[in-house]
Amino acid sequence: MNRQQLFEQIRKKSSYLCVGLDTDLKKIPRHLLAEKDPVFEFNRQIIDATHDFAVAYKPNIAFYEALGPKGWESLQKTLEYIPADVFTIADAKRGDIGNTSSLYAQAFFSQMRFDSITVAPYMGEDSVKPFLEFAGKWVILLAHTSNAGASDFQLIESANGRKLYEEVLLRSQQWGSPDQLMYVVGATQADKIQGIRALAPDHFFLVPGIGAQGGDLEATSRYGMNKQCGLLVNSSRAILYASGDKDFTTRARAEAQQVQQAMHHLLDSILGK
Ligand SMILES: O=C(O)c1cc(=O)[nH]c(=O)n1[C@@H]1O[C@H](COP(=O)(O)O)[C@@H](O)[C@H]1O
Repeated sequence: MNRQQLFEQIRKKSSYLCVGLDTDLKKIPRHLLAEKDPVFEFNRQIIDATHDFAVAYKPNIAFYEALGPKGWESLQKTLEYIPADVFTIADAKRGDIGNTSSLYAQAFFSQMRFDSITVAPYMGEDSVKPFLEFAGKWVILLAHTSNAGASDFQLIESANGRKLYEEVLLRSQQWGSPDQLMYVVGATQADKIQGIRALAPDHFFLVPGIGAQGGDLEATSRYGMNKQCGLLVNSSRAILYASGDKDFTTRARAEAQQVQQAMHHLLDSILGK
């Protein structure tokens, strides 16, 4: 899916919601454990319940890897089940020396056919570029993350006065265009998003951290949106585990709809109808 098509989906659904598929066997409703593939069954029902309101799904690979070969199978089935007009993100946070990154890219883009993958920038250009060589695919580079530890390294200032995450944003724009490169910016970093948008005016940002991490959707949207929206805001636990019982799809749908309605108002008020 290209940038224009993504924006068209956002306009069509009046939503820039990404539902994070962080599917945890310890948290899904007990009755699903009797299924042959409880992880896929949970994801299938969550996708059915939320796809009207979501423009992206983001399976966090750790939740699948942790289950061994069965987990990879559930992931593949989930990916195949996601409707074709919804953007898919492999949240794998990969990155290694060039030849290894090429194989990670092959795994997620050729074998599994995700639209995009999250990548850590800290091994530099040659670790990121192999992911950018796949036509029509996207790299989502960690810029300023949502967690408390984000300040350990990302805020360190170099001699030129730029913080490390600012350096990542500026340098990496020489590696790939806004048609293939997005950035992760935590919703808990709403105070910095205006400055981040000034450094990367045209790129899409993947914004995790609303819901369970308490990030601010309104501020993130007001200061982070560009004229193509430019935001995919993720919520995982708040939607997936709105209920741990038989009504989990109804509750997940209601939660996703509530976020979508807030997004609808924000899109209208910031971008106009
Ligand atoms: O790359 C990510 O998606 C990510 C980056 C970041 O800075 N913070 C962050 O929480 N995430 C992911 O976003 C999801 C957030 O989940 P919830 O807090 O349950 O909504 C998890 O899958 C995290 O791994």
